[in-house]
Amino acid sequence: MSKAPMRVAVTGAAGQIGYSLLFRIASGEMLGKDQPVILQLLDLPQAQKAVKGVMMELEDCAFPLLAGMIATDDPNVAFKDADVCLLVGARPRGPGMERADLLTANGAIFTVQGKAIAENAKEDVRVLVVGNPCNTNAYIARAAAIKVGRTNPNNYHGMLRLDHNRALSQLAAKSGREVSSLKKMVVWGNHSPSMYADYRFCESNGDSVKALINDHAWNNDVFLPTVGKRGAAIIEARGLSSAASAANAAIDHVHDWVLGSSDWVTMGVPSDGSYGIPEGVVFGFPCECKDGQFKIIQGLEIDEYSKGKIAITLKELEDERAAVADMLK
Ligand SMILES: NC(=O)C1=CN([C@@H]2O[C@H](COP(=O)(O)OP(=O)(O)OC[C@H]3O[C@@H](n4cnc5c(N)ncnc54)[C@H](O)[C@@H]3O)[C@@H](O)[C@H]2O)C=CC1
Ligand SMILES: O=C([O-])CC(=O)C(=O)O
Repeated sequence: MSKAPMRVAVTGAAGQIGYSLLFRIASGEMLGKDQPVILQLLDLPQAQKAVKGVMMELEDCAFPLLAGMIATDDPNVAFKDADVCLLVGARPRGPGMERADLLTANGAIFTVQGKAIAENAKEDVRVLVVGNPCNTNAYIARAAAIKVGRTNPNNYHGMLRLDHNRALSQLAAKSGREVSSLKKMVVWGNHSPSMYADYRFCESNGDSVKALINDHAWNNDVFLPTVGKRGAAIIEARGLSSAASAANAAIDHVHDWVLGSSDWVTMGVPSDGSYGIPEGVVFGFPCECKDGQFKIIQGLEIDEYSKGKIAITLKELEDERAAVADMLK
């Protein structure tokens, strides 16, 4: 007998990430090739016509696993009974807009959406925030959801997987090893240039990747800036921000969370105090997933250099948290 469909809500469905994401969800790449899905698409009123166009294309693919879809501009409808919510839609930074303005504009969106999720979605809903600033947007949605109760506060994540995948590709190129051979990558912190991509624990076919590369200057002066500023480099080259790679990372995050990971994966999860990160801060940690649950890898040694890097990205997140504190009272 076929499985009951899972309901996947996607916000910003008419946007460029949405266009890369929805077809892959509907083809079974996110939740499994035997898992029917119902897509619940949220976008702004002015984008409803474009969402309808995307739905027409989804229909035209005749995906066997696509068991239904709806389009709406009402978060309460979009998140109704959702098993997974992908929060992609966000307010982009406009001309002359300061970072604080961006945080406030997004705070307004993510408080509404966090509340609507907590009131409408399944109690064990899994939420992944892609829309930037994604760690703090996830923090805001989680705070709004906690006020309602019902859903699991640990299940509000921010997306660090794109940074993780970017780091793996850079390391594969530098070490000459296949990307699939690289294990135990970690990206600590915020999805921003302050993130700390840390390959000290990385292995390839039993060899230490750090020992293979053995080049601190490359790590500090080339690798970290390349991974940290990759989003800006893509905007510069394409004239548009990363979309297919961001959609791919969202698929990877949710796939591994639901179906299990075969390696460490970086997830932006609410801190439980691990590694001295204050509780509740949505922070990139090394995680493992099994039986539908994620867990932060414990006991990794943090050397002085890494402590300094982690402190910088944490400080940025704490400043973002302070900037939105009034909105969450
Ligand atoms: N975490 C990550 O690694 C990455 C995050 N991003 C972020 O993802 C977000 C989306 O990127 P794109 O799809 O390229 O943008 P886009 O501008 O092409 O699409 C955004 C869509 O969201 C919709 N939207 C805006 N506010 C909304 C709201 N309150 N509710 C529902 N829908 C709303 C817009 O109407 C639009 O259709 C951006 O914030 C971008 O910075 C992009 C790449 C990587
Ligand atoms: O800056 C953006 O909107 C895109 C982004 O997050 C990335 O590519 O990492």
